[in-house]
This record gives sequence, C-alpha cells and structure tokens, in this order.
Amino acid sequence: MTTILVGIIAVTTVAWFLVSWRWRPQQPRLQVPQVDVEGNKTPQRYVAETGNLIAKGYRQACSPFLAFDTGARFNNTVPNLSDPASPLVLLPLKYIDEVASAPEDWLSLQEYFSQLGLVKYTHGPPISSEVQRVVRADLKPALEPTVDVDDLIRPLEDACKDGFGKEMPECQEWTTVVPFNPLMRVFVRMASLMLVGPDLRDEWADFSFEYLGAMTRATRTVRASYRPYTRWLAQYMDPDVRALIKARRKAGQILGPAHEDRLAQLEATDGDGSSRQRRLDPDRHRDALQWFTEDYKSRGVKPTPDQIAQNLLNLSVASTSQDGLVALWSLFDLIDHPDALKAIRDEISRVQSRHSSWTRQALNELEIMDSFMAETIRIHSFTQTSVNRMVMRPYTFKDGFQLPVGTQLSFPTQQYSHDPDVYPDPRSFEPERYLNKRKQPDGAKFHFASTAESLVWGRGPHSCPGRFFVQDALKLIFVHLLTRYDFKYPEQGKTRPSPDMPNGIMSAPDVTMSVLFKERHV
Ligand code: HEM
Repeated sequence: MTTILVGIIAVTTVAWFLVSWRWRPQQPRLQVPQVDVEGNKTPQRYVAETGNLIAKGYRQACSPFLAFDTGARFNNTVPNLSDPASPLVLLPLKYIDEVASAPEDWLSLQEYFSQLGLVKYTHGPPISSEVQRVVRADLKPALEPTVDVDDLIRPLEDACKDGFGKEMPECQEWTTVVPFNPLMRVFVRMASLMLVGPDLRDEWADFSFEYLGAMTRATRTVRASYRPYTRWLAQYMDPDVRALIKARRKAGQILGPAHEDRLAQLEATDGDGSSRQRRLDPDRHRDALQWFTEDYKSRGVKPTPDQIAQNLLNLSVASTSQDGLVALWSLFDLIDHPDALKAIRDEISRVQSRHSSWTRQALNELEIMDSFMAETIRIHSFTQTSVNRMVMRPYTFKDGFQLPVGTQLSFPTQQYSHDPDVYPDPRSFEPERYLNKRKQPDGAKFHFASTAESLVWGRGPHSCPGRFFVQDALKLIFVHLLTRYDFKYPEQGKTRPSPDMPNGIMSAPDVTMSVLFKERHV
C-alpha cells in the first residue's frame, strides 16, 4: 500500500514538473538594467527609500529599468515589498499610451491592486469588472465637467457644511485642531453622498471610517506576520482579518434593504429599462448604489448583499484613502503662501458675487484655486508610481521590448512631476503655474483633474473616474474653510510641517501636525 502511494506521489510530482516547467510556453526573460544599490537591500530600505531608488533609475536610464526585484533574486537590488513574487519595472513615458489602452487580460490593473492590497488573503474589496463597467458607464459620465451636475453640487455643498458642523470644534477663539481628521471625514461624508445617496450618507460614512481602519490593520498584519505561503491561513485564525470579514458582512446589512427598495422601484417604473430612458428619469437616484442595482438588473443577475457591498466598499476605499491627504497638503501649502491665499479668497468673493449659489459653472470659475490645487498635487503627487499594471500574458511592445508574465510595471509619477525638462524650476511651488499654462493655445488641458499632462490620475480608459468629484469636493471644502476660518501654524514649536513622509511607493504629509483655527467675522 505504502509503495503504491509513494508511486502515485512520484508520478504526480514528475507530471506536475513536466507540465509546469518543460512544456510551459516559452516566456521572454526580463532583460532590463537594474538600479544598482549600495549598502543594505532590506525591505526597510524599500519602505524608506523607494523615491530615492526610483530617482536614481530615472536619472540613469531613458529606457525601462528594474527598480525592485523578487524575493528569490534580489542580490543586487531591493526586494519589491508590494509583491515579493514580482519584479517591478519602471517604464519611460513613450510606452504610456500602449499600456493605458492594453486589454485587462494582458496588462491588468485589477490584478496589480489585488496583489498590492493582498485582497485574496484579507477578503478586502477588489476592483471588479462590475466596478470598472459601472464607473465607465455611469460614474464618469455623471461627473464629467461638460455635464450639468448641479443636482449633485448642491447636496454636496450641504454634505460639506454638515460635515464641518459635525467634525470641527467651535473656534470662536484661536483653537488647536489636528486638521487631518476633520478634512478626511468631511471628504468621506461627501463621497458617501455620491456612493449611497442622502438617506444612507451619514451611516455609510461612519461605517467607512471603521472599515478603512479594519482594512489597513488586516493588510498590515498579513504582510508583516505571514509568509506568502501561509497567508491563506489568516482568514481562519487572524483576529484582524476576521474583523475585516465581519465588517464586510455589516456592509451587506447596511446596503441590502436599500438595494431591495431600489430594485422594487426599478421593477415598478423601468419601462423598457434602456439606459437613455433611465438617464432622463428625474426621480432616478444619482448614486453608485443605484448604478450597481441597474447594472445587475440589466444583465438579469440577482446579486447578494455581499456582492453589492464589495463593489461599494471598493469605491469607498478608492475615494477615502487619498482625498484627506490632498486636502491636508493643500491646507499646508495655503498657509505657506499667504499671497496666494489672499488671491484665492478674493477670487471666491468675485465668483460668489456673480452666482446666487455654488454650481459646477461657478466652481469652474475658481481658476486660481484650481491652479493652486494642481500645483499641490504636482509637488506632492501621492505616489511614486502610476498606471500600475501586472503582466498577465507575455507582452511585446510595438518596438519589440518584451515583458514576461508576473512582472509589475509602472511609470515614475513623482520623478516626472519634478523633471526640469517638463516643469521649469520643478522644486519651487508656483501657485499660478497652471493658471499661466491655461493662457496657452492648448490651455484647456491644464486643470486640476486633467490627465493630458499629469500622471497623478493615470491615463486612458482606466484613468481615475473619481477625479472630477475630487476636484469639486476639494473646491467646496476650501470655499468653506477660507470663508469661514482664519488659520495658521501654532505660534510656538513647529512652524512648518515636516517634509512628506515616504512609505514604500506612497507618501503622506505629517497627519499629526496641528493648526490653529479661528472663525472669521467679516
Ligand atoms: C485624491 C484622490 C484620488 C487619487 C489620487 C486617485 C488616483 C487614481 C489612479 C492613479 C488610478 C489608476 C489609473 C490608471 O492606472 O490609469 C485610479 C483609478 C481608480 N479610481 Fe481613483 N483616485 C482618487 C480618488 C478617487 C475617488 C474619489 C474615486 C471614487 C469615486 C476613485 C475611484 C477609482 C476607480 C474605481 C479606479 C479604477 C478605474 C478602472 O479600473 O477603470 N478614485 N485612481
């Protein structure tokens, strides 16, 4: 019996070896220069020095270069902590249009982000095909600047005011506030309106804070405490991952009844159910919960509350994680540039005097503010890389350059934003840089949410569908902040926030820094 068992195991092993090694289709080998690193090559180096290492490669090579290598091979360079099984190759801009338009099953954004967030192990929300379909069919068209979105702007302004009422302390006298929390939480309340509508707005926003905390903890624990081959165990035994799974169930309980109501309404009123007819319906809910409900119905699929929840959670995470940071960076930059702050306040008064309320048109007229925000994200730019993809099938570019399966590829956002050939005097913060660019013949492409030049929002069909929302929401937040408060750094101790803090490919301002606020009486 034992002999038969050993025989079966031996035959299976040999067969597996042959299939997976000998008969695997020939893959191109990764042949790119790598960033040479002196000193230690530890994961800690990845966390602290990603930017410096990418900068070195950017200076050395005008061609693709290997920035971080797999755990198995990293003899000469630093391991790719975001996915130790994949090397990360940085590409020059000449490849960007090809990458941006490549199909998902060749160069996958979904797979890149699933691996980055370890969603297979944490059960966090992936960017699913439903999410990609709905953001393209409904979210993007609903927010695009050419569309009259005033029925979204007014409730957004209410959510902003309510949010500040709930999240900011009274500031009759100079009051110390750590502004990151109120800014992030106001943003989340505004995003929740767009995601689930006014009735669920506050419940979903409160839940989103909880969920984001649970997701951050679960991802951190799995990455730090489990080896790649034991990570599948975390869903059964790790308290942080169990907590995330529980939170996901709670999301389904919050959204399930509203989804059923929406479905019943659709069934009662949908007529031929065409998207044109739906768009013209004045009573249609204009939020992502509605768009997902319609998407499933049009495909004849009855989703579980959990499916609805995962899709909404994905959008919540996408819209929560970075918005507070950009608001905080802008606030610090405003304090650092008092002349620009005054110019923006004057601009707000001028635009307000022309409009009876804030509309998309009125927000578009805030051009100095728009230029200031664009300069903030150029200088700080959130992440070192953008247009990130995982190679799913051996990929050959038009010029013959090849990337094998399992390679991660990205473009160096931060280096590009600080390249003197693209932006003269790139390290200096020039509030009117984009305002001046807008005076050029092709000026229309230099606004905050434009993808024509900046890499911050990605490129092509996958470029961030939420960027027009971020643009409107930030403007409403700063209209409120600048008209309602004066603010300055605390008089003693710190006067400026510390430099941006690197954390792998991401970076963040000092979120613990406090600022003094005082209500204005003008
Ligand atoms: C400051 C805030 C934000 C930044 C910096 C940001 C940045 C990005 C970037 C760089 C991409 C990848 C683009 C590419 O690879 O070409 C992306 C994709 C995406 N973003 Fe955003 N985003 C932000 C806010 C939002 C918001 C508010 C939402 C939700 C409403 C959102 C939803 C998404 C989704 C769903 C995708 C995937 C699109 C697809 O796969 O087709 N993002 N974002």
